[in-house]
Amino acid sequence: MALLELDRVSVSFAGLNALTDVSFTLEAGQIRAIIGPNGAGKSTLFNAITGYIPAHAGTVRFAGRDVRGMLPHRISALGMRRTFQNGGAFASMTVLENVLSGLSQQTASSAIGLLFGLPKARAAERQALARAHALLDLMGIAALADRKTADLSSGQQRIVEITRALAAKADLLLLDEPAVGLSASERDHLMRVLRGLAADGIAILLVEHTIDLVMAVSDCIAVLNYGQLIADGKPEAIRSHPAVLEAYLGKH
Ligand SMILES: Nc1ncnc2c1ncn2[C@@H]1O[C@H](COP(=O)(O)OP(=O)(O)OP(=O)(O)O)[C@@H](O)[C@H]1O
Repeated sequence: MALLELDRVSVSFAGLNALTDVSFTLEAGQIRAIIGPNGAGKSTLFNAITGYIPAHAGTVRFAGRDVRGMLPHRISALGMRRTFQNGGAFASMTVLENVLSGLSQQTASSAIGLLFGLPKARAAERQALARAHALLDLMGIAALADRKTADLSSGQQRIVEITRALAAKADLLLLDEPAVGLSASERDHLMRVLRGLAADGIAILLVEHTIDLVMAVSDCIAVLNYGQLIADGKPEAIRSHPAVLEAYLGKH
């Protein structure tokens, strides 16, 4: 069974069909990119999957559950995390604090215990710190732990945001344009990070305009145009797909 399964998902805004009958699957450990021209429906698709807007028709199944109509925080608690186009890391916090804030959903219940110095709460706090440091290591930003996030390059801030999204347990990560503003070396680092996460079994859905990155990192690519899936396949097939060349790549 696929981790994520979309079956004829449709979304309309006041009569405009932003998505029409979009279907695809994503397995654990797979990286799937969603590409398409501006206004093709990529953000709408992310929002429909994560519960930020309702899909008007079709089904969205995640980890065997129908999540259509569920609130975003409920879907997120099932292990689906996302980042946003305009970045979501807290600029005034340190990198470590950002990652801990991603964990806070899981540790909030222990806050009162912590206040009263209860041993269980202290143990939970130690665990949270250990997990945050392990994640910083995994993402290659351990040396930045105590730096203020606002002082980092935009590429480093993107990695911090992804790390924060991973802090609570994630089986599926949705990344909205993670390579925006990244230098070539930061992009290479991001690619290695994404492949590493996939190798650990995390599924990744990626909206990205940087075609080189998409081609290099994706197992499969879905192409949207005017809200419809016009192609879906491996990078090499997408690169030479006539409808894609006409609708998207041909414009570059
Ligand atoms: N809240 C909304 N109300 C009305 N129309 C919307 C809304 N959100 C998106 N749309 C429309 O739905 C269509 C798809 O937009 P969407 O933002 O999903 O495209 P996109 O592929 O993410 O574009 P971009 O690459 O520019 O981010 C567009 O025609 C857009 O104008």
